Amino acid sequence: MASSACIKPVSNHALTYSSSKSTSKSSLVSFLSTTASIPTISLKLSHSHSCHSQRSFLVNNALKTVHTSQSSVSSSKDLDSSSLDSKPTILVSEKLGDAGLQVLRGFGHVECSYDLSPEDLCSKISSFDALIVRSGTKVTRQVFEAAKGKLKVVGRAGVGIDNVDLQAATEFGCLVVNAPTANTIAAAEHGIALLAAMARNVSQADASMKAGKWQRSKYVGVSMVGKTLAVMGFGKVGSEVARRAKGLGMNVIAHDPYAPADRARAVGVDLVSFDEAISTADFISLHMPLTPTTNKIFNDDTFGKMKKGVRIINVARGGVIDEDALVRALDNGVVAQAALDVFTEEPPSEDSKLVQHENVTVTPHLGASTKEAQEGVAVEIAEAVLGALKGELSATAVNAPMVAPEVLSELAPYVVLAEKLGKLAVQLVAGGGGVKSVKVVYRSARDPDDLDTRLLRATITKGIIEPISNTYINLVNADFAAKQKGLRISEERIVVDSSPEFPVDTIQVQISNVDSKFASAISENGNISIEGKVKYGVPHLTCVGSFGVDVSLEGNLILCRQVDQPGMIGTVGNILGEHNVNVSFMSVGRTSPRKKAIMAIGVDEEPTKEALGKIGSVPAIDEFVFLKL
Ligand SMILES: NC(=O)C1=CN([C@@H]2O[C@H](COP(=O)(O)OP(=O)(O)OC[C@H]3O[C@@H](n4cnc5c(N)ncnc54)[C@H](O)[C@@H]3O)[C@@H](O)[C@H]2O)C=CC1
Ligand SMILES: O=C(O)C(=O)COP(=O)(O)O
Repeated sequence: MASSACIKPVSNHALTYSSSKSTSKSSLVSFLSTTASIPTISLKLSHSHSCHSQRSFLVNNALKTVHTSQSSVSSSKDLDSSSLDSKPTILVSEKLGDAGLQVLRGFGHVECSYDLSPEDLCSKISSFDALIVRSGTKVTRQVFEAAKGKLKVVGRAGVGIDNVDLQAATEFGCLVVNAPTANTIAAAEHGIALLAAMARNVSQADASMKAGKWQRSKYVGVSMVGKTLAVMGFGKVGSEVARRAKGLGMNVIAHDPYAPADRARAVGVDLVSFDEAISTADFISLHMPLTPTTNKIFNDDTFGKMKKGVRIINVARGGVIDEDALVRALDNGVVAQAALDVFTEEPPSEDSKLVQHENVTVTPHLGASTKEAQEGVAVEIAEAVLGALKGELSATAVNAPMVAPEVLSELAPYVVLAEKLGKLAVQLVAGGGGVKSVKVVYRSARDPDDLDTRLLRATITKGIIEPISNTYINLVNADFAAKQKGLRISEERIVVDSSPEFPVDTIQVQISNVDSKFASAISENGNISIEGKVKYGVPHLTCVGSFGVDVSLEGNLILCRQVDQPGMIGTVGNILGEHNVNVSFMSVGRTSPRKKAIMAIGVDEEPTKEALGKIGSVPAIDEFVFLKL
């Protein structure tokens, strides 16, 4: 339904009884659900006209929130849950830099328990609100199950999250955050160190000398200058490796299906196909994540396409290489040398043919292990975890939609509006559980490419799903829970002629194929339909069914449909006053004078049954509903 279809109050009938609704500003942040389990989304574009909204900020407790008021003393011993106050509990299962630990200890109880067995981790995890890991801890489905809903956030102090079962985390509503930037340079430097060490046989020559030998002719190396290096995965680490390799006089090419061409151009690197990269390179350096697509992407087949005598560096993940195939390629001379920091299984077995191979240089996953990187990563992850525990959305979430901070700050007030509209819409459904199809219509002056609605959609989904779910719902698992319930959410964006300064003009939520507790909420198309906008930082309900209203979405709401006649506002206001219910806002929308009207009344307190009964028995009131925001 376009806003023009919404019948606005003929005269500006809205009565504002109190509550100067000022903006509440909080730290914002985050992103949403990029992982699996996203309900089908369809986007349609159309055009219409509408008015504009005001911009402000939100307070968003999108995740489970843990409150804390004092700082705490750290503990390296097991936490005794019986002696804990309400401060959050944080388990650090791998070595974390002191600066990060200090940040954590300023907020919660911290237990550092390194080298836990999987069983030990499972047995203690239900005492913790947060878990911080590096690459050595496998955060499996069993861990989330054992957490019994207590675990709110897993912080990965580094980049790769292949050791965390993201699907399980999402299903359990547990946010996963990482520290994606602080170890980039360390990993790139390690890649270059391995490249140079391998080319000049540094580790082999070192071992030989320590064994009392002096083998100058055995360890003649190869030069790097003028050689072609293929960087596989041109992300943060890959591009830093490329920059450095160019400094060594290498000819650098890269393969990355998702990297923007201008990023490669800025470094002076050509992006080429996978086959071209591996077939023309003298050195191949791996910098892609381990995913189902990249798993064993270097195998007998792909080694077969490489130039004979190629040299391979891997500081990404062991799993991207089929290690048995690499041994074969080393043995048959296709691969002259390999330098590996990462392995499919870590640590690899002592008799690993790869580790023992004389043409292989190995390090025990040291890419991120510089003092600088470890301090940086520790602080980065500590702050991300604390933010999540405080209920803020996170800018480094992995299993929730990622929205750039500047976009997020702009969308913040609309996120509050979106959640309230979702909550309201579902309360209007008679019966509750039968919601199968929801449509969200955004009116905006922005070009559709310039409006990222993932956060809004997930927030509306949360608002709708939460009241009809018996499990804990947050922005992390809202999409998953919706899909489980067979709820289909579609979106439509309507371009309107208003100020593009504001990302969204109005948001409308429609629920189809359901009956409503408040028949007037059904619009002409047969759907429950409510619409809202942000005014001066405050979310407002602006349309119910076909009736225009204007009431701030704070506190609770009573909607009444009545005959439009004098005295109605006073009658209902008196009933509420008699029962000590404070009215914060009141607005009337009508089809035309003296016909049907809707009264939307914001109330601070929940009226008693008796008060509601009295409202219902006012003769001119046809129907009413009390809604909790
Ligand atoms: N050895 C160590 O201690 C460290 C290892 N790493 C690993 O290095 C890798 C890269 O890390 P970042 O650069 O920070 O991540 P990133 O996310 O910035 O870059 C990864 C790049 O790989 C690309 N990619 C994805 N699939 C690909 C495919 N099939 N083929 C080619 N490229 C593909 C992505 O588009 C992205 O540009 C990750 O696996 C990470 O876990 C990172 C830091 C330290
Ligand atoms: O950040 C990454 O992806 C790494 O591989 C670093 O791993 P680590 O934290 O040193 O166990």
